[in-house]
Amino acid sequence: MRLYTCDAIRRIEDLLVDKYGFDFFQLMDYAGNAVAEKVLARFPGIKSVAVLCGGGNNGGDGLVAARYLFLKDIAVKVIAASRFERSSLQTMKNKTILEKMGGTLLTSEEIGDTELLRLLDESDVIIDALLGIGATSSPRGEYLRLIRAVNQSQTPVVSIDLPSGLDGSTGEIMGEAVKADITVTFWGPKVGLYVMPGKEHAGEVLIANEEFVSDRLFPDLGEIIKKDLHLVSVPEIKHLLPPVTLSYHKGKRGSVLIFAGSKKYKGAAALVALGALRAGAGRVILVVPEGCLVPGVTPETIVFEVPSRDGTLAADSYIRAMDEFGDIVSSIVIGPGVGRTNGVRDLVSYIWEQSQVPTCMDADALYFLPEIGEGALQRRHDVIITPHEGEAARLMRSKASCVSAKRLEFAKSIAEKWGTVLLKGAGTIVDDGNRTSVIKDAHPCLSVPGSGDVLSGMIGAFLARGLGCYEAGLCAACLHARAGVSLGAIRGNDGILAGEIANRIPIEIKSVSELEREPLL
Ligand SMILES: NC(=O)C1=CN([C@@H]2O[C@H](COP(=O)(O)OP(=O)(O)OC[C@H]3O[C@@H](n4cnc5c(N)ncnc54)[C@H](O)[C@@H]3O)[C@@H](O)[C@H]2O)[C@H](O)CC1
Ligand SMILES: [K+]
Repeated sequence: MRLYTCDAIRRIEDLLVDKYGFDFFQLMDYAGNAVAEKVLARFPGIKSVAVLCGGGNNGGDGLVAARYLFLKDIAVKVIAASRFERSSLQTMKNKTILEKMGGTLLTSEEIGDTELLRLLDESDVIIDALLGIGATSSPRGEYLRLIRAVNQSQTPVVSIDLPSGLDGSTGEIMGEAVKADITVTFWGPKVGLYVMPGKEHAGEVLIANEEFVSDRLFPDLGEIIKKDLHLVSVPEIKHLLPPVTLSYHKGKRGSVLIFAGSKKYKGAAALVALGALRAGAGRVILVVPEGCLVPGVTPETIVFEVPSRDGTLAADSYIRAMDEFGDIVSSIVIGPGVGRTNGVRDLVSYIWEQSQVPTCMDADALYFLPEIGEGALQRRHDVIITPHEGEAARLMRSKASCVSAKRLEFAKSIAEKWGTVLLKGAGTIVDDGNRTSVIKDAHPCLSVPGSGDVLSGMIGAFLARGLGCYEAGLCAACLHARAGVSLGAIRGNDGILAGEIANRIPIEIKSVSELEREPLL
């Protein structure tokens, strides 16, 4: 599904006016009406609503929503952050209509903090119409005071278009932002509602008036919006998953060579292997240091022990493994549990520089990339790296908090420097330097030990099955997230085991293949 930046949305609105003759008053009416409808549908039986309006057109949408709710006999109080002195004609007109109808319009400046909180707490729903796509800097003044009050109140919050204070094009928070339960957005999915931290602030996203932005009305839609920015959920990966037929044998499914585990971290290797097997790899070969027998490894895994150096793998592990299995290896996974010894550094360096096989680098392997790459780094087109925010920060010599705040930007920079990147975390981002996808599904139950090891094994399997790095990352991240959603729905947020995530993958693959075919990315 295409994702929209705020610029694209503005162009679409301008085109609706220029090409089809809508006026902005009509568009605002569509928007506000849709919000009122969604609020009524989601919160049936509500008696009172507080609508917080800014002075821009987002505030105008709020005034329209207020009017439609008022007409349904709901007690509506508009609390305005601005006196509408510099508002657009359509916002002014909607303010006048509501006033003439007898609606209650208060100005926030005239309401003290205690009274403000009381008004919000006494309402059944808060509608946040302070700032939308027009906000360009951190909220200040009354806007900031109202955002803080909304976040302090226990009343459910519905944000119009965007949670106020959120950058709709990036998911970044401009200082502070409303934490909504529901966001009703217009025309199409905006990037910032799906990228963390915006994703968490947006709550559930409902898209209104999406039917206006069709290829039928806008044959040149591809020119208007960035074609390389996608929201990916299971329907979109259906066409990517490699088909399996009766004539298949394990050789056709490809062979994954995994470098994982150490004396200290043995279990990681077993989980990578399990992830690879569950994602449909034909052969899974696990290269581990001697004496580091992997507990719980499934018997379907081929275990290849190599001499240990300081309880970890060494550079010659690669040569030994390739001597034995080189003619069948179709992908490599390196990193989970390997440790951070000199031997591992040499191994990672060797694979980065010498290997010709599509490779997934994860965990400790990423620790060494900055120094390996120092000076003569060649970006690799057949490598996918899978950092969490802390590892991403190290790669870019930054802080994890900076990566968390600007996930899209960091993912792009890493992809441009190293190769395809999969930036872990809710709203996982996959970027190959040219294309960016955000994974729609996410679930808190996925944040458990070993979850990432399973993911890297899955990526190894999809690479082995012939997918490119970007496509393998998309399929693995999407199915992994989907497994989390399925498990979480039954078992809740806590205590899911990484192995259970892996074991869920075949069912998720089956459910994808049974879906109706969706348009290609
Ligand atoms: N184009 C249309 O007719 C439609 C727009 N829709 C809605 O309108 C908003 C975008 O409206 P816009 O007027 O461009 O901007 P905002 O309302 O988001 O904000 C501008 C407003 O806020 C003040 N302001 C900006 N930044 C700050 C800040 N950091 N602190 C305090 N105040 C700030 C600024 O002075 C302006 O007054 C869009 O999201 C839709 O909700 C409808 O969809 C219908 C068609
Ligand atoms: K808003």
